[in-house]
Amino acid sequence: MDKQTIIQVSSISKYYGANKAIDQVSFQVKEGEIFGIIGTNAAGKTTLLEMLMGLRMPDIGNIKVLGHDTLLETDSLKEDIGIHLQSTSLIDKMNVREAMELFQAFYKRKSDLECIIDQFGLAPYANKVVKRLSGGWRQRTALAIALVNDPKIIILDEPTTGLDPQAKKDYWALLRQLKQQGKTIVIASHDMEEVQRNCDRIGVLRKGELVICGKPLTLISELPGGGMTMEAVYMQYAMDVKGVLAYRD
Ligand SMILES: Nc1ncnc2c1ncn2[C@@H]1O[C@H](COP(=O)(O)OP(=O)(O)OP(=O)(O)O)[C@@H](O)[C@H]1O
Repeated sequence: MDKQTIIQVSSISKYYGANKAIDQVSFQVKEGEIFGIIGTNAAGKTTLLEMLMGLRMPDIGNIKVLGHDTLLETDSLKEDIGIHLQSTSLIDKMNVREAMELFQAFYKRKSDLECIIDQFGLAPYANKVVKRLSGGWRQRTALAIALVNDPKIIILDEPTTGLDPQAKKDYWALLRQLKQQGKTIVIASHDMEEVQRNCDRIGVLRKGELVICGKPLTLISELPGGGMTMEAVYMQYAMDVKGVLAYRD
């Protein structure tokens, strides 16, 4: 594992009974990258992210996050990772500041909550009940909660699904700011345009296999038969057609 590698995934597989949800996946994420994961429904994105977070364990293979083996060192892993809840129902009845304080209580390392509230433009909403906020502000609150332990890595599972175009743009602007502050971000998304524009590298999952991985423009320019967009990359590799097994670093 070289110095820049912050996440090292080595030949992991995960079964749910007889269903192989993740099939011998290997890749690395470098410090400060935004790494995107795309794939159809049921391709295994959530399962993979949950394993990166230490919430599920691979049946085969191993994952190292900041040098810690997720199987053996779950506690130190939790301190370094910011988790974005897919549903905010747990915090719906609290106000924004209360929800941030509640989650912060679980961690040893603590961020300055007022700084996050300021950076995220949440000040006017800090005393409002999360349930009453628009979808965009609820997702912003979920992202703010992911930062309460000043994590090095933030793992996000389709956070912009269902947001309107402006809210999506604003959300990605925040992610770019976090990248500039040195955070590493791993994000699953169904929006090809946003991953093409914002991710440093992208991995494509198909039926649990990592079919290809590389920089968006490299993946596009190396498409067999040509293509101009991430959409075409998705059609080539994520769909259930015969693809090419390849890894572009
Ligand atoms: N807790 C679980 N128990 C049993 N099977 C599961 C469980 N979670 C996921 N699966 C199965 O594992 C496979 C991968 O699911 P997963 O949710 O990881 O995919 P996904 O790419 O995140 O899908 P989506 O885009 O719909 O969220 C699917 O076949 C799914 O039915």
